[in-house]
Amino acid sequence: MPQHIRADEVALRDVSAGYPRRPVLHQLTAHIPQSATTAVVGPNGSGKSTLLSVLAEVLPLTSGTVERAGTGRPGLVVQRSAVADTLPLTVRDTVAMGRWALRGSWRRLTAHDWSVVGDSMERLGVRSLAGRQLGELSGGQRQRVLVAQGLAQEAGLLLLDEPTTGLDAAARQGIAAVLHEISADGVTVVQATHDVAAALDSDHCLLLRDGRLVAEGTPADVLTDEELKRAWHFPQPAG
Ligand SMILES: Nc1ncnc2c1ncn2[C@@H]1O[C@H](COP(=O)(O)OP(=O)(O)OP(=O)(O)O)[C@@H](O)[C@H]1O
Repeated sequence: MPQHIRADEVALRDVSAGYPRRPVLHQLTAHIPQSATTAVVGPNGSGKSTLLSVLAEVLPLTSGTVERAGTGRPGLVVQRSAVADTLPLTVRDTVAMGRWALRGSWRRLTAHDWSVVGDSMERLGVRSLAGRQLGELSGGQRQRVLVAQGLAQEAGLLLLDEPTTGLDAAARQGIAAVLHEISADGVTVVQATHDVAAALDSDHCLLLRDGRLVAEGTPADVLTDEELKRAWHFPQPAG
């Protein structure tokens, strides 16, 4: 690993990736800063979730390189729609699944694991919901539980797919505040989002279009009216 890559800083060079007979990312070169929040923005189908899968090391590259000095599996928090409402899981079980990712689901969780689960629920304000079924929560509560599950993984690189989509401003700000707190603690946070307000609140921003990087930098520099129009092919409100 090159010396200049810091722990959980990520450098993508000429990355191409996709699915069988469906190339999605094309020669993408980008930088994800360590201990900061990065928003990945772009229209539907531009490749945001595919990029998260590449960063999560669950989708192989067809060419290019991804360099990350950090060890341990990246943490991945998927969209809430991917979690079946019918599963008989409590909030505590759901957050504890973040520890199984580390221990293996056949191992008993230790007192330390349960303490991390409790802290993660506390941080997202869902500890009082610990015994409730996931399927009976509101959308905003469920999103917070899933972010708590990501936190419980104690990963140096935390990847979140649309963590604030569909949430009201207060819930969105609550999640944004936690993401900033954990990045200040040293976690590198990447979120794919359609939420321009959430993206503007990030430290760094990647704008994708048709699987290519069209802009990278501070959100204020990247999310200009001109870039948004270019990415979406038509005028887009930036508020
Ligand atoms: N498992 C898959 N198999 C085949 N093609 C896929 C798969 N997942 C996504 N795609 C395709 O890859 C392209 C990029 O999808 P991706 O989900 O990465 O985009 P996105 O920017 O996250 O979109 P959205 O904003 O709608 O969530 C799309 O054309 C999509 O149809």
